[in-house]
Amino acid sequence: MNAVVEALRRRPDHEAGTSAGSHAAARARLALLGTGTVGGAVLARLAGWRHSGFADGLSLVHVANSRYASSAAAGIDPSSARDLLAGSIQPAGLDAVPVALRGTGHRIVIDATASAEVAARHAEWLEQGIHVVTACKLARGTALADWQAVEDARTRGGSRYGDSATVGAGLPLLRSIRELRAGGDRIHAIAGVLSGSLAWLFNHYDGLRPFSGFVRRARDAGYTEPDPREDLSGEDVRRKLLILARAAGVGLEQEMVDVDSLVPDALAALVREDVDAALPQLDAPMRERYAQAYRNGEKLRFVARLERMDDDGWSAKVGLAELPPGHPLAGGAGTDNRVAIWSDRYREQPLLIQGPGAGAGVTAAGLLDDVLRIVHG
Ligand SMILES: NC(=O)C1=CN([C@@H]2O[C@H](COP(=O)(O)OP(=O)(O)OC[C@H]3O[C@@H](n4cnc5c(N)ncnc54)[C@H](OP(=O)(O)O)[C@@H]3O)[C@@H](O)[C@H]2O)C=CC1
Ligand SMILES: N[C@@H](CC=O)C(=O)O
Repeated sequence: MNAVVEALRRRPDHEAGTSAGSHAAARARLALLGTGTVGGAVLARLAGWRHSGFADGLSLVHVANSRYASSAAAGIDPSSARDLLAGSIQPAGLDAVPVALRGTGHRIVIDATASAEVAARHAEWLEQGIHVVTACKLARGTALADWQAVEDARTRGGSRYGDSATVGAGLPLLRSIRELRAGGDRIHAIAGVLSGSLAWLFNHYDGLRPFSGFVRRARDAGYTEPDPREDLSGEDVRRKLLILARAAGVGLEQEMVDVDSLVPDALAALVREDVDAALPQLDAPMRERYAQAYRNGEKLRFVARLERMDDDGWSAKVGLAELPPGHPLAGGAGTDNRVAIWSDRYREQPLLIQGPGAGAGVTAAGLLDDVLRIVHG
């Protein structure tokens, strides 16, 4: 058996214990990477905590977007961090992150980017004892070797990896799966709507107005990835399913997930700047798909499924499904994710978890929940 798969079977992929107690009294220093939809909401939440006591013991010492950075050992006021960046002449550079975090006490990077370059640094930081809290799925939801690198690095570094915001935007999904496994349960299957933007799209699309207009609205509301093709192609859902599968002890490679994309080849081939103007390419195929489902009294839902097969292998699929209105995955509203988990314990009736699965506020809250879990053990 592959060593990674064997390791996955033996233990949950996320530390459950407390972090080093010697850091309890020192201030925890935070570096925030990304000040867009999610990062901006992290700053707003931190600023809102000023008189609440939640921010006691936390100090934001570094903030960066893709262009500029700003560091201050004495701390940065979250409410003026974006203005500070706008006036900064310090170029963004990831080597500056551990330098800015230097000192005693917890050091925590919050990754609110969609950047592969940043994700590629997670293992390095973890190995240095720097905790990483992330909304970005690229380190844990792509190649199994990268997932393994994160696991090995956090073990070697004695550091923690906060990934609650990567699936379900902070909903207690990964936590529930890990707690079931920690109690000796075995996961048999997971099925659900894992994309907040696609949930919103199929909760609103009426087959009359152009689908592309709804995509623009979902993007402007901050539900989609910076490039909405990541959502529409099913790639973002593939990553989430891989993260869930690995938390469930199933060492799937990316290629083992069968993904049915909604993006026509011509749209997939465009450079990002040209995508907006070409979104109407989605309209005719989606109108047809909707009309067919409507005629059959069905609802369109973008569903991910992971299932143990009779031979103990796993089947993993992601794509648009036509569901009868009473189907357990057809419910919900807005950006709701709705996920069913079958296990030894939940054999007949699955455990169901539902709630908003995208949006700046819930995602920022999920990130900062992870920060507080690290700081308070
Ligand atoms: N939106 C949502 O509802 C949810 C999002 N997520 C995840 O959150 C992440 C961020 O999404 P979102 O906020 O919507 O994206 P945005 O495009 O709004 O923001 C991304 C930010 O990352 C910055 N950035 C890019 N590269 C770097 C870099 N190398 N160093 C520092 N900063 C960098 C960008 O800088 P610049 O401003 O210069 O472009 C920008 O500020 C994604 O991984 C997404 O999957 C997870 C759950 C829900
Ligand atoms: N684009 C994602 C945001 C959260 O991960 C989604 O639509 O679910």
